[in-house]
Parts: sequence; structure tokens; C-alpha cells
Amino acid sequence: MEKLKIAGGHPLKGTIKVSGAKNSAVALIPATILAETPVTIEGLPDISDVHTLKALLEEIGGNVSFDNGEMTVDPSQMISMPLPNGRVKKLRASYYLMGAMLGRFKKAVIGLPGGCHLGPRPIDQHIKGFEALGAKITNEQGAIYLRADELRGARIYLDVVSVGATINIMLAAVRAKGRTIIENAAKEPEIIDVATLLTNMGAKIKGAGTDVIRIDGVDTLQGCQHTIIPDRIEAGTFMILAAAVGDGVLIDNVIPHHLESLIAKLREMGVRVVTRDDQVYIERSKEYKPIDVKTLVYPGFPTDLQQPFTVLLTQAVGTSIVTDTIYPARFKHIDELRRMNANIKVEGSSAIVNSPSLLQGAKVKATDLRAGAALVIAGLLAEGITEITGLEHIDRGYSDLVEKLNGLGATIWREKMSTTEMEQLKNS
Ligand SMILES: CC(=O)N[C@H]1[C@@H](OP(=O)(O)OP(=O)(O)OC[C@H]2O[C@@H](n3ccc(=O)[nH]c3=O)[C@H](O)[C@@H]2O)O[C@H](CO)[C@@H](O)[C@@H]1O
Ligand SMILES: C=C(OP(=O)(O)O)C(=O)O
Repeated sequence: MEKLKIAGGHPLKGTIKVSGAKNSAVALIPATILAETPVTIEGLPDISDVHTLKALLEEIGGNVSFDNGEMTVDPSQMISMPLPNGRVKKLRASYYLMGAMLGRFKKAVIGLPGGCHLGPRPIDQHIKGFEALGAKITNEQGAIYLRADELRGARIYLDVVSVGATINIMLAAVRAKGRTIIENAAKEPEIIDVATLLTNMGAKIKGAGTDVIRIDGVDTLQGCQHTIIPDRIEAGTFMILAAAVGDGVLIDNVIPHHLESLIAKLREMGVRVVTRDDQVYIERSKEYKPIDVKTLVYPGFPTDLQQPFTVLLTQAVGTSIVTDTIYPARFKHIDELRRMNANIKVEGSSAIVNSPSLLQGAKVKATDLRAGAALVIAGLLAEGITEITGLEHIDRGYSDLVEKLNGLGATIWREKMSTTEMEQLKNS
């Protein structure tokens, strides 16, 4: 087990490259199950979620190679093996195995997903969608059993705008008989990316990226080659980090259009942001203005950037309010930031940030992926040494983070934890 150490308080400068999108990768990889012949995905991030999904595809008989960001999946020998426990609990997106296996085999047994603990994360809209397509679904001892004699297209209205439910229903519907219409669909760029892969495989999908998606089911899907989109959340994390400690940082491999809400909020705070075709240049400000931020579904401000952004707000002069409307309890990072001398209190679904605070290095714990990203930014801002445990969360979503930040001149490294430290962590 390792911990992350950061010697903070130094400005960063240079170029940092964004990897492929985690939230696309974790849907694109299960989508390969739907094909009859090999599918190649290029530009995948080297993160634990990708490795876990690779192992899950192998468990059901997939022949998978993964090297230098390129994964080739031969799904021809896959069978509908039950995946009730173990690896499925390591990530949220194992729920996409439900849609993909239902689409290909018309049956699946999958354990309930894991992922970040952000308060309740129901999957009732996924289930509602599968049932509308004709599947019978039961929940037995923590695993979901899905079975259909045949899948038939249906009109499905989502009661909540859900990324996972939109993609999952799409995965099952591409091999259903007839037309499926998903109304009140989520519009995230990752949904368009998955629809692009499926279309290249031979699926008939219209409207991905809008709130009405039409899918005409087909009998078979074939292999193809696909390049993943850049990770807008990793890019956003680097933009916030650059706004906090950057003396001129160029973020490379970004689609600025995917980050308009963040760019607007950074500018509102007084940060200099220059956008180019696939790059964003950022310089920290001499005096940051306090602002209010509310997370919303895309294209609103992403909940996944709420935690890192809160750290930047500790440098503003005045009071800022951050409200998370997607995950109202996504504030576990606040206790850790307080250990670093931040003056933040949580009231309901809002964090009230009184600032500026001179952050101090401390021993802190990443409770989830973006809490980890927030602590890294805090560590880079803070005076002294910050020690972060809970790296398994950060490793789910950030590829080569230490190397990338060292490339900007940061002093950040991983260290093995002693047995005593591991014991202390287990009991904390
Ligand atoms: C692997 C992946 O892509 N994860 C992202 C995905 O998670 P995920 O797909 O799990 O998030 P959703 O978009 O489904 O959730 C949005 C909201 O809808 C609620 N909900 C969702 C499904 C459902 O069946 N019932 C229900 O009530 C959730 O509790 C939440 O309040 O989108 C989230 C919101 O942008 C991001 O934070 C996650 O990084
Ligand atoms: C919440 C996140 O991930 P997941 O849905 O995979 O837990 C995230 O990426 O911030």
C-alpha cells in the first residue's frame, strides 16, 4: 500500500497532457461485448477502472490485449458467466455489463456496483429501462438477475437525468427488436462517444447528446476501431490546479467546449483562461473573487469538479457557496480540507467557504476519487508536506498523476506505507 506525498507552496509551469476519458472508457469497454468480431479502442487511460473491466471481460471469456492505451477485445468466445461479486464492486461502471450482456446474451447476473461513496446512488432508472425492453429483473442477495426471451424496443422516459441509465439502456436497446426512444436522456459528451462506437459497430442511433435518443435495433454488430475522447474531468482538474498554483500552464488534449461551465466560473473568479482548438492555457490570479457554484447535469457545472473547485475557492477573498444538486452529500473532502486549515462548513447540500486561507500541509485521507483530486490541489497550495492516503480512489481515475505533475515542476511522490501506518488507516 502506498501514500502520496507533496511538498507544496511552489508555482507550477509547463505543459500537461490529458488522457482518455474515464467515464467513456468504462462504457466503451463493456460495449465491446455486443460485437461478434474484435473491437479496438485507442487512447484509453491507464487507470484501475480500465484494468478491472479488462479482467471482467476476461472472466466471461473475452480475449483482451491492452498496451500503450490501445485495447483490443475479441468478444467472439464470450459467454454469459455470472459476475455476482469481487471485481464488480470495485467500480461504479460495472453496471454497464448489465446492459451489454442483456443486449448480447439476453441474460446476465451482475453484482451491485461499487464506485465512489457520494451518498445514495440508486440504479432504479436502469432497471426501469431494461424492464421496458422486456427483461425480467430480480435482486437476489446483492446481485441483479436479468433475463429476457427477447428484447423489444420501447419508449422510456427517465424520471431523473442519468448518465449511467442513458448509456445502459442504449447498450441493451441496440440489439432489441424495433425502435427504442429514450426521453429526458442525459447529454454528456461520453454518451456521444459511446453512441459513436456503437454506430461504427453497426448500430442505428440518432440524437445522442440531446435529450431524446432514438435507437433502431439491429441483429448483429461487428468490430471496429475507435479513438476515445479526452477526459473533461481530468482536464478540469488540471485547469483548477493551474488556476491555483500555475505560473502559466498549458493543458493539452482538451475539448474546451466540454468545459464551458468551468471556464466561465474560472473567469468569474478573475483567472486568466485562453482557449485554443484542443488546448487551454491558464495563469493563477493575484486576487481571486469569491463566487457561488451550483452543480447541474451537462452542460452545467459538473459534480465531479465540485470537490477540486472548492479548494480553489479557499484562495478567494470573501465567502463562496458551493451547492451540489446531483450528489447533495458529496462533501467528505471538507473534513480533510479543514485539517489543512481551510475554513469551510457544510449546510445541507452546500459548502460555505470563508476565505482566504493559508493552507498547511497535513496527513489526510482521500475518501473518494475527486476528494483525492481536491487534496492533491490543496497539497500543492499548502505550506509544508501533505501526506495523502486512500490512493486506490485516485488511481481509479487519474493516469500517471505523479509523473504528469512532476513534469510541471511539482514535488510529489509515492511512498510505501509502513505496517503501523496501514494498521492506523484500517482503524481510522
Ligand atoms: C461511471 C460514470 O460515468 N460516473 C459518472 C456518472 O455516474 P452515474 O451514471 O452513476 O450518475 P447518474 O448520472 O446516473 O446520476 C445522476 C443523479 O441521478 C440519480 N439516479 C441515477 C440513476 C438512477 O437509476 N436513479 C437515480 O436516482 C443519482 O443518484 C444522481 O443523483 O455520472 C455522475 C453525474 O454526472 C458522475 O458523478 C460520475 O462520475
Ligand atoms: C464519481 C465518479 O466516478 P464513479 O461514478 O465511477 O464512482 C467520478 O468520476 O468522479
